Amino acid sequence: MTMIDVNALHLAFGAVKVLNNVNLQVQAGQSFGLVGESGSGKTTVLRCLAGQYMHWDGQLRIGGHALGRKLDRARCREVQMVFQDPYGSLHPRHTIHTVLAEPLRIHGMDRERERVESILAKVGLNSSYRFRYPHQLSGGQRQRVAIARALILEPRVLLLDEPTSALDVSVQAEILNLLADLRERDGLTYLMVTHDLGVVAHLCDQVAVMQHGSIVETLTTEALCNNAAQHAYTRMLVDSSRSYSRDMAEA
Ligand SMILES: Nc1ncnc2c1ncn2[C@@H]1O[C@H](COP(=O)(O)OP(=O)(O)OP(=O)(O)O)[C@@H](O)[C@H]1O
Repeated sequence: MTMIDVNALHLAFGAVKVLNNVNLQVQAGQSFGLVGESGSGKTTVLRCLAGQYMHWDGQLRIGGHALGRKLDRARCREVQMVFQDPYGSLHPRHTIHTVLAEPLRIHGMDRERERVESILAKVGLNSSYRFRYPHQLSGGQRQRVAIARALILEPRVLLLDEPTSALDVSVQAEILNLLADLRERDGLTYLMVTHDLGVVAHLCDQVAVMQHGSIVETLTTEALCNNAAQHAYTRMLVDSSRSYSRDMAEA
């Protein structure tokens, strides 16, 4: 079953075309990576799906339902986004309990304390974290809270915008493993923006490569890792990532 269907998506800001005929399909339970140079439009695709822009053209579907341009409650229950910077995305004067309970209140969901404790456990934090503030957490713990907040309404789809790039290298793998476990346990579908082909290799089944607002190539992660990319730009990305890893190993 196709869970995310982006069909002929176009978006411009004034005269500047940011997305030009973007097409991608993600099957239920799959993890799909979006890579490409800075400014190529990756985050903008996620923002259209998350309901943050209203002036796009094309068709967007989640779980077979066509998305309107306005964000409604039904979409929040179906799709949530996790941002790159967990500190910026958590209110500094709200406790973790308040952060996690807010969506439940908005959506009139019961058993607040039980749901908050259970989602914290799911992301590997014990219930004492409910009473802490974001500045009392490490970067990795903050990102766990951001993931918990995205999951508390039990969506089927997570849109992940560089979910580990603001984190210390030592905790990046922890968060990637957590995301992999959550997907497997709950059958979640991921669409993930990253600039890191290592992250793609670790977490994604398929990957689309964007350049100048369009997808230039879609391929399986296996093909990417086996050097089977066709498009010159994809090959360049793979080569530069390999030489970067080599330089790091030699340094
Ligand atoms: N609200 C906006 N108004 C005008 N231009 C915008 C707006 N949001 C994004 N853009 C432009 O759209 C283009 C695509 O941005 P986007 O953030 O999607 O790129 P990206 O591929 O995610 O890049 P990065 O990897 O650096 O995050 C950029 O040129 C950006 O300047």
